[in-house]
Amino acid sequence: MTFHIGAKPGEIAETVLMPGDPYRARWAAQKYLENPVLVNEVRGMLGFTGTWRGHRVTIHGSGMGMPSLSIYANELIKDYGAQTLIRIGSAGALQHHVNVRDVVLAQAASTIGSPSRTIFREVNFAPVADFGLLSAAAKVAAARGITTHVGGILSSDTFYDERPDLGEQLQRHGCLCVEMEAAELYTLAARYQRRALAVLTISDHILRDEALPASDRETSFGAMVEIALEAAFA
Ligand SMILES: O=P(O)(O)O[C@H]1O[C@H](CO)[C@@H](O)[C@H]1O
Ligand SMILES: O=c1cc[nH]c(=O)[nH]1
Repeated sequence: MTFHIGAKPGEIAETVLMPGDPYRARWAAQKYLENPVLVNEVRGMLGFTGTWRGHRVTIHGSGMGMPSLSIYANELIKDYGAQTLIRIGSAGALQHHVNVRDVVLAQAASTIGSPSRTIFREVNFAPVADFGLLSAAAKVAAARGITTHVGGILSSDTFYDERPDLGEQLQRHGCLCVEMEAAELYTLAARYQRRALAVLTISDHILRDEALPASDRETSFGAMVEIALEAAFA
């Protein structure tokens, strides 16, 4: 047990999928894992461990935002020995050619505000995905015919943005979408020599008035879960 995770030693798998939404964790565990067992529910942050095609997998919520993800990812890595961490999240599209329900594989994640930001002082550290996971995920998505974009994203520390100019500048520089966790996940993975990737489904459009309801964000993003699982064990 750790400060925020009630799992006993050995109850967390080396491969962990991390949605922000704990109910998406429950849905994905029930849909994709064999014999999913609830291993954490401290503060309502649900985590399940089961098997997928014979491989042990944990699906554990991260909560919203980098401070929350940082707590869970730190404990999963340092206390439970997680080796491969794949975020399965929703995101808002920042480009016209990126559409609702498309999948984005986050090659790099720009941010102005991760919890790790201060340790780098004057350096602008570039948080990047594990190349093996990224290339495996791209191959899986292509083989399945899933509309997928690979590139840079923005990990924002706010959902209600008072700086629309930031999104505009990132859009000018080809940034595909905005979410709120990947940059810190990539930075922690770099620090502890783990593998990390963010596989995202577009849930809404920043440039157009389009958005999916919460029920869809909770239970209809199966393609990204399948990409994450296949890439983890490729
Ligand atoms: O759907 P999840 O994985 O939570 O991801 C996105 O949704 C939340 C905001 O609504 C933030 O956590 C953002 O990153
Ligand atoms: O952070 C997020 C996540 C989904 N959609 C957004 O617009 N922002």
